[in-house]
Amino acid sequence: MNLNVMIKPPLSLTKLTASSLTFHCKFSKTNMHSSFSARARATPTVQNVPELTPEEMERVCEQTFQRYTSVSGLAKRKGKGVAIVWFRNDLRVLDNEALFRAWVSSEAILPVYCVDPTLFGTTHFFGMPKTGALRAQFIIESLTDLKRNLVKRGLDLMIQHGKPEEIIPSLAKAFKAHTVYAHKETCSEEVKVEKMVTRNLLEFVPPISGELGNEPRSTNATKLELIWGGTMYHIDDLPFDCESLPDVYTQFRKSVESKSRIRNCIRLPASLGPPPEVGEWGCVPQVTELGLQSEKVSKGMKFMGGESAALGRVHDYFWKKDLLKVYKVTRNGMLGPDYSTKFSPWLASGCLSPRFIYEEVKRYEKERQSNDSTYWVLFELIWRDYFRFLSIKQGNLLFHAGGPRKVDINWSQDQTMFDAWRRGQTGYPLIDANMKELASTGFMSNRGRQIVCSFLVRDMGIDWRMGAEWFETCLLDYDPCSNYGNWTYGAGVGNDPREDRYFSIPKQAQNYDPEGEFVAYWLPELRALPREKRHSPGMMYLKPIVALKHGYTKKTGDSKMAFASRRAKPEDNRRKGQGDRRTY
Ligand SMILES: Cc1cc2nc3c(=O)[nH]c(=O)nc-3n(C[C@H](O)[C@H](O)[C@H](O)COP(=O)(O)OP(=O)(O)OC[C@H]3O[C@@H](n4cnc5c(N)ncnc54)[C@H](O)[C@@H]3O)c2cc1C
Ligand SMILES: Nc1ncnc2c1ncn2[C@@H]1O[C@H](COP(=O)(O)OP(=O)(O)OP(=O)(O)O)[C@@H](O)[C@H]1O
Repeated sequence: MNLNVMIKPPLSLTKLTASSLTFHCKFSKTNMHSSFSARARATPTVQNVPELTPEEMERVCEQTFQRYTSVSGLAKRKGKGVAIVWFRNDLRVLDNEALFRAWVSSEAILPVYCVDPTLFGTTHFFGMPKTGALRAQFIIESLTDLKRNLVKRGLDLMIQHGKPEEIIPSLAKAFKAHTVYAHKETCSEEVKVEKMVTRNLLEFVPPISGELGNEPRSTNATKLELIWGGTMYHIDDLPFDCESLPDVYTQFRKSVESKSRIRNCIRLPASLGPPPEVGEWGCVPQVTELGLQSEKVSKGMKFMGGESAALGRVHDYFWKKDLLKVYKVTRNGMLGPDYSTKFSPWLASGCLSPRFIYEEVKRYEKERQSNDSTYWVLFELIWRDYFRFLSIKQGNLLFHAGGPRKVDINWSQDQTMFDAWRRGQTGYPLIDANMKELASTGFMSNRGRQIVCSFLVRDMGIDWRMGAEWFETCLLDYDPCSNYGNWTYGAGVGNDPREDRYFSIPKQAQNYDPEGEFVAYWLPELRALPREKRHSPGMMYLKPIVALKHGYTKKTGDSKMAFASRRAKPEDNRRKGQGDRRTY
């Protein structure tokens, strides 16, 4: 059933972008967790990610490309004619198999990116902006960088505005391309586009002179070759078909770790040219050309889009700051660039290959040290792979209210409550600070994402898809598989059959922001309070919008964290048939 007909997109949502939101809103458990960036604590200014000068970034990028340039003789170009590379979420040169296959099979490559208006429309159920201004800006920077890196290799990037299913076939016809190479996607919106491109390529077959009429037209058609390339483990190397993917992550992980191996990165020759003769390559668009208002990050992390920045961040985090060796103890932090890798925005747009990260981890283990932390980055990347493969198994159930398990929960779609969550005005500093960070920077820590997800679905009882769609709008690292996969887990409708993951705000605050530095950073009005009061500010802050479903657990033990004093009436969370509850 298509719920679109039942739920009208609320007007306020269709109009509200992250920028207007910022405007409207103006009114470790261990020591490692609290030892977040001293700079972030001291100055509410912008922190660039990566924190490298342009010269350093250029140098790192060149050195990395040199290491990954194929030695002569390894790869031979033996094709004829023109091949098109249709760039999608693979905005990189390094370890790009589509680019490599196009080079091998042709005399000239035409690299193309389509600025697809569908990506700047609205989300499926609740009509929120599908791509917010900050992610649009990140993509624009990524395209600028890709163009530059292709030019360095004797090519260029053609940028066309319109639907790929129209542009790609007409370019194939104009350039008489024999093949279009692109990376395979897995969710239905993207797969639909792949099917339309294939169909339209068939329709554009020029008539063959003397054709008898009974020859299959497809013999002459440009082929669309879809290549798998976004995961660490290649789909063809899995020890099972995606349809029989284990329902439990640990089983998946143990199985691939013991039975599959990770392929080497693809090495490309130094020069990929020449391109075919092109009259007009087209320009990288401005945010405003995409129907969005330009937004500037004025506080928190500012991520720079593009492959060069991605390689720069790997260098910065692994080699310059030497943080890989402590990743496992810092990864649950919330403030500043350095508690975790921050690779996700570049992974989601394909500026960074997970196989390259794997090879860098192995190099680090050889040259510096190998420990639980170095392994744990790979452990997390296997989660990412898992959600990608699960999206094939689950299909559109991933996006449905009942999720893959088809759980029947009568969710609320209360707009006022949802707006309070989205704007960071719930009265709970930990929620509000995280939501403000998301709207202002396009990023939120994994810890924060789990907490705000639990609060929305379990304390507010709101439809998890509203939260997932708001994340879809705002996140720089938005990826349908990881986003909807994690939300279905958080909402208790995912594969994870046994657990009802409730995140207790007092407990999370105490464990992950014990000094209240994170909340004071995003809610400066709390900084004047004593540290132990910042998570329970009382009258000087907004009144909590709902009572917590399971307020306070004995284990956290501090009566100063009591939230109950001014809270609203307990919310009927409308949940039926939950599994075991675990409080985090
Ligand atoms: C409700 C919710 C929504 C999320 N939506 C997205 C999303 O749209 N896109 C996205 O990339 N991640 C998503 N995540 C996963 C995770 O929060 C981010 O990948 C992580 O915070 C990115 O920061 P990092 O690169 O510093 O991660 P690190 O801790 O440094 O981890 C390294 C890499 O491992 C992968 N990874 C880590 N945790 C997860 C995870 N739980 N699921 C999948 N991959 C993971 C990411 O690629 C990440 O870059 C979501 C998590 C939750 C709870
Ligand atoms: N990449 C993506 N990002 C966000 N949502 C996606 C993506 N790919 C698919 N979806 C969502 O998948 C869902 C598909 O909805 P649904 O299962 O109702 O399918 P349909 O094609 O609309 O109709 P039906 O399958 O019932 O014929 C929609 O919510 C759609 O937006």
